[in-house]
Amino acid sequence: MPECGISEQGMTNDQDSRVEASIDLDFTDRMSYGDYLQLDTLLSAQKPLTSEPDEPLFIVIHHVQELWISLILHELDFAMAAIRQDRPGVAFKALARVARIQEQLVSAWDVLSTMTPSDYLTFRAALGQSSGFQSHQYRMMEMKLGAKDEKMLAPHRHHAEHHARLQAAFKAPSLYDEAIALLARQGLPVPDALLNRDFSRNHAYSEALRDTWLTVYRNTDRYFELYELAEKLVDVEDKFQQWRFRHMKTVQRIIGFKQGTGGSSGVGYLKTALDRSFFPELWDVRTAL
Ligand code: HEM
Ligand SMILES: N[C@@H](CC(=O)c1ccccc1NC=O)C(=O)O
Repeated sequence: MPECGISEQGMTNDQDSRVEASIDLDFTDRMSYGDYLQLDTLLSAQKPLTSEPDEPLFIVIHHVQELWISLILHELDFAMAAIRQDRPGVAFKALARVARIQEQLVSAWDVLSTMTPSDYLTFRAALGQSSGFQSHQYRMMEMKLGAKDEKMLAPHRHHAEHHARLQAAFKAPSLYDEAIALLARQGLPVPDALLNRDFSRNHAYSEALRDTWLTVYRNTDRYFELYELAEKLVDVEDKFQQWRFRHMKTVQRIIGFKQGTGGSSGVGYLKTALDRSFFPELWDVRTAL
């Protein structure tokens, strides 16, 4: 007899049936699983435009990724606030969680790559000119990590609320800006130009900052929290680049070098993003050590 109480014939045994009988399974006047999770709303968002067999996969993969990204944004906000309050230890848990979520995002590409070029072409035309360019959550995530490109706000002009939120993040300090300010508050040398800068611009590589991180990495006992923070940032960027790489490769295997529905060159455009680093000094410090 298996331990779960289900007999080989699929029936519950007598003792377990008595336990089951004591559970009230009528949820008429109580909150249920589906009520709490708003499952009807969530699942009603799966609306394929064609009856092609692979369109549901395409929709679910995007929904799953958007859901995970929404949690990443929440965790990034929490981590940035903790760093601002001089509590890097509190930020570690959130950043470790971000990196674990990113692993889910990266492995989701394995599911999508079961879709062949011919499968995708059966419904690609139905997507019109829509594309990942218009993912406001993805763009928000990039901005919080420090990728500031004003042109990328344009696809969101049609939605005033998203546009306003993205514009605010565009002008605000990034996660890396918060970490740099923390270095300075902890008495380490940081050029003033990095602290009092126009945050709507990308962070520019600074040799002086690289040297400050070098001090942290050479004195890990003294600067343990800053060192831990730096390694968490490297984890997040590493996983982000893995996502970009898997996206680019999945796109190449599905549509080759066709132009994107969003108007870009497609794979060529996605490759350019692979050269952009959020935290360049943290990568360079490895060579300098
Ligand atoms: C068949 C699958 C996919 C194809 C062929 C594809 C193709 C492309 C292409 C060609 C672009 C460049 C923009 C354009 O001109 O359209 C792009 C951008 C983008 N895609 Fe996908 N994509 C796929 C799946 C996904 C999935 C599952 C996600 C997850 C949410 C996603 C998110 C994005 C994002 C966020 C961008 C903007 C990237 C940036 O600006 O750096 N894509 N995609
Ligand atoms: N850019 C893709 C279309 C695409 O992937 C897409 C279309 C609508 C909603 C989400 C999409 N995914 C990410 O780019 C293409 O060129 O085929």
